[in-house]
Amino acid sequence: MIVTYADIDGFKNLSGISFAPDPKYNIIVGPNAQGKTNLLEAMWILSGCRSFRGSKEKDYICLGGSRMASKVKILDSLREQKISFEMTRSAANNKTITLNGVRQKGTRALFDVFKCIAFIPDDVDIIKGSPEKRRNFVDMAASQLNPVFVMHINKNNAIMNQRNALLKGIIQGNTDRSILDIWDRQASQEGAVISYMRHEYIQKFNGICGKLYRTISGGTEKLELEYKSNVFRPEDLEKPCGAEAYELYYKKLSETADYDIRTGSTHAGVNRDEILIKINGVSARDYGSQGQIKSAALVMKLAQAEIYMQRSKDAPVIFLDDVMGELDENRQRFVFDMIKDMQVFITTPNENALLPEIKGKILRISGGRIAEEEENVSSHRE
Ligand SMILES: Nc1ncnc2c1ncn2[C@@H]1O[C@H](COP(=O)(O)OP(=O)(O)OP(=O)(O)O)[C@@H](O)[C@H]1O
Repeated sequence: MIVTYADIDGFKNLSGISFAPDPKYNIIVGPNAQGKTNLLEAMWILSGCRSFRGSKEKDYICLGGSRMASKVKILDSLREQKISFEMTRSAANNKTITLNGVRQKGTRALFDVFKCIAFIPDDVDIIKGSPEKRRNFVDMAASQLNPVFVMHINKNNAIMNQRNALLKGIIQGNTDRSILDIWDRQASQEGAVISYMRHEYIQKFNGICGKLYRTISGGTEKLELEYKSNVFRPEDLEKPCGAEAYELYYKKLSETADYDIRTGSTHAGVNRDEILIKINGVSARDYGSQGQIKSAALVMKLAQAEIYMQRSKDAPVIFLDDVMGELDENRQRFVFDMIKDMQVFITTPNENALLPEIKGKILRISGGRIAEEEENVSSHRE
């Protein structure tokens, strides 16, 4: 899959951006704070995913501006498709999303259309950060393969919000405790499905991460991922997901219900799961060196691309935000080997820090605009 055209205006500091990307490498160059990452982000939001750097939708519109528009044409093995995301500043931040000219209710339909994977410096937080960061990573990666997964995640989050509000109501004495049971029955079905889907994805993911990490570490180190369900034992997750699994989940929620009521929040279920990441048998989060953590995060992103490639005829589009210059030559070569058949957008303040064989389009960004566009040039020039 490739982006054949991008047209962005009013997204953060970007204005009048309009270009036909190179089908291979696109190097977005400029000093700090010119809008290089904004350019990746403006395209990324058309994938249906939330901003890769956590921006809120209301902040997409340029400060002092009244509207934003981001539009791309993408070409996959079947056809060319047009996606657009426009928003005007108003009380409701009016948003219009269209796919091939047809207005969409939300971003969900885009999930299945524009597939991209972003590498950003903060990816190390997948390893170093809270369990929520790891859960979000796995959930987003699994959703890109199977959009039904997002539905279960959203439904579970909605149920959990209701449940937590109810817990507060019970302790304040204005809600009947018996209502909790109705929500727990619903939570059990969604939670069990999510646990099984996480288990399945991580099993597959673990094999690929292990293989890639062995290569990146020169065969000396071992990376392993383990899904620690808050409800199920690994052997439970080998059985089919059905009535027995729902019952186990319900039992777990019931066990913590008294404590949940006292504290006003839910302490059991998928929102308490952990994904253990181990290097050479010990927790990478607790014992990993900076280099090991960086490599592990990189490998997890590359594994995501590989799984996607195995399931689909179309390779995802790759966004590398200021990460290549940070890698030593060996790691850069490893990454480029993996993504050599994909379209890549790379941001960097210094194109000379990239491998010399990277050849494609250079876009020089200054003050949110394309100051210069050069075709078919190597990133490395004297
Ligand atoms: N809503 C907004 N409206 C206008 N400008 C914004 C908005 N949000 C962010 N910016 C501006 O965007 C610029 C940052 O852009 P971006 O993060 O893309 O920089 P960059 O070129 O990737 O820089 P670096 O190399 O430092 O990562 C800053 O000047 C910031 O003030």
